[in-house]
Amino acid sequence: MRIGFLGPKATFTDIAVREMFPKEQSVPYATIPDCFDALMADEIEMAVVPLENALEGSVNITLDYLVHEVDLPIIAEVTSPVRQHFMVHPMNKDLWKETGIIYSHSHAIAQCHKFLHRELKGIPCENTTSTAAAAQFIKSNPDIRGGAIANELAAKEYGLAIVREDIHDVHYNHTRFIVLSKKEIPISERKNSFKGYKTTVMITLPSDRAGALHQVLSAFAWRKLNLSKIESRPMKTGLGNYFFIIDVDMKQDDILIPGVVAELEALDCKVKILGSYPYYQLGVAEKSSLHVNS
Ligand SMILES: O=C(O)C(=O)C[C@]1(C(=O)O)C=C[C@@H](O)C=C1
Repeated sequence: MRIGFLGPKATFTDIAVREMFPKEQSVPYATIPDCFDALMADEIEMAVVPLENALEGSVNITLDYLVHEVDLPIIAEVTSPVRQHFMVHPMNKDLWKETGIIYSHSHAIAQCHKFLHRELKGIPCENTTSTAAAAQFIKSNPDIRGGAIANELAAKEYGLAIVREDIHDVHYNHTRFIVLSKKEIPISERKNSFKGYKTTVMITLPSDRAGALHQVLSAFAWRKLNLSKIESRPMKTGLGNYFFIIDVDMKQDDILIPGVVAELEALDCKVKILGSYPYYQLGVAEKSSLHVNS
């Protein structure tokens, strides 16, 4: 089976794929939309993309694609620890404090704000499509005296020197990745990291009705359904129009979730189930278990 992921090699998404699906063929794509497109075009059978970081919040491009651009169900979720390191070309190792520009994914830069403020104050940061893309760029451009924020696997893959380890602001740094597929593929690997089931529901409220959100939440509350996430995003149809993404802590059943959907539809809400899927928590930091594939 071919699994597309946000590449290049050695992104955090790649690490999640290697740990979850060690025997499958993985295919890197340069951007998150490229992963969605490849899945739609049947170039791959599954796609793995980041959805949310514990420090930085949602990856909006993933949410927006899921809701506005494609009709692809979530078939699993994987949460993985995230350790960020600062790395430079080995030629510039001793001069790293003179770094003139820092590259990384916007989420990674934001996760390391305190380190950057303390140790590389005022140095400009430039966003790349992923952390590994930043490492790859530094590898091919030693002359610009740049640095990258990325993981240990990326330092090995692209031959960079880590000059500061664990530069993320808060120790508990994890990212949630989602697995998408057109087919119902049973996820059999990593049984010991299985944590339970979730159902993700997208809800659009009827416009301008007082108490509508309260009514939506009540439909879950009186059925004693636990919600692990609620988030609003713009509908892109005009200022003030939002939809909600709600994660319910249970597998889709024949009674409770259909009951919620029917109740919300009766209240003139639009409801779409984005997936009902198992979720996994990978606990092993990249340091201990991963090696670089060439
Ligand atoms: O750039 C990567 O390595 C990714 O896999 C993307 C991503 C993200 O989108 O949040 C994933 C985990 C980290 O939080 C930083 C970046």
